[in-house]
Amino acid sequence: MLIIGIGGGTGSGKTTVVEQIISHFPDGEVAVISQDSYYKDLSHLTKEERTKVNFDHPNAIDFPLLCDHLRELRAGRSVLQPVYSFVEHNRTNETVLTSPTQVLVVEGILILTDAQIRELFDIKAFVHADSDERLIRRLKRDIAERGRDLQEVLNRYQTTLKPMHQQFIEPTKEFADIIIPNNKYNTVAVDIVRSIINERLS
Ligand SMILES: Nc1ncnc2c1ncn2[C@@H]1O[C@H](COP(=O)(O)OP(=O)(O)O)[C@@H](O)[C@H]1O
Ligand SMILES: Nc1ccn([C@@H]2O[C@H](COP(=O)(O)O)[C@@H](O)[C@H]2O)c(=O)n1
Repeated sequence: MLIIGIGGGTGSGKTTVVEQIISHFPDGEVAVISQDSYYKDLSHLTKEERTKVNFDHPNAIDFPLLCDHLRELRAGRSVLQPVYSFVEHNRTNETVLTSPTQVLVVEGILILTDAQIRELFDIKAFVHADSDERLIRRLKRDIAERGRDLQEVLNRYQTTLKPMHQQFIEPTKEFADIIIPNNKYNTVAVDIVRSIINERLS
């Protein structure tokens, strides 16, 4: 199994780039795991308390569970991946059966911050987009898809997203084997990553 870790700030286009990378692989040969599925279970907090949590700090992620699942998949065993709700700010009671595949892509803002997780990656990439572009994309997406309003996104951006990006996410660029520029759609960079994957698989 080849495991590819893809980091980068919120709105940089990680999910979009991953979809482009895997689009040419046959179904069943590739699986994607999002770090978002591994936000810690916050059932002990009220919904109001959960809205105040800093979701851009590494402590918000259940890295031991993610690490365990990646090791299980690498060993050829299936795992039950948690399912996350951005509306409830919490893990749901559902899980998704994820089976080992030839290629596994793991993406998330903080995915390159954890040394044990980094060691499991055969290839590490960082998707870069400028902060103004990321904020615009995040605003549009969170209002359209994650049940947020303008005020909430802007407030979260100023209080947590921006400082956490500078402190934890941007520095992980140094761990990347390849940086994918994504201020605009970049088919060349996506093709390069695809050929690296094909080369490693052959
Ligand atoms: N290169 C791009 N140019 C314009 N919009 C983009 C680009 N890449 C992604 N987007 C859009 O920006 C939003 C956030 O992208 P997404 O892939 O979800 O980012 P991330 O997973 O890094 O948070 C989505 O609505 C997506 O369609
Ligand atoms: N309940 C939550 C949990 C996380 N977030 C934000 O999601 C961002 C990470 O997801 P991307 O798809 O954008 O990479 C992160 O910046 C968190 O602030 C949230 O808004 N609510």
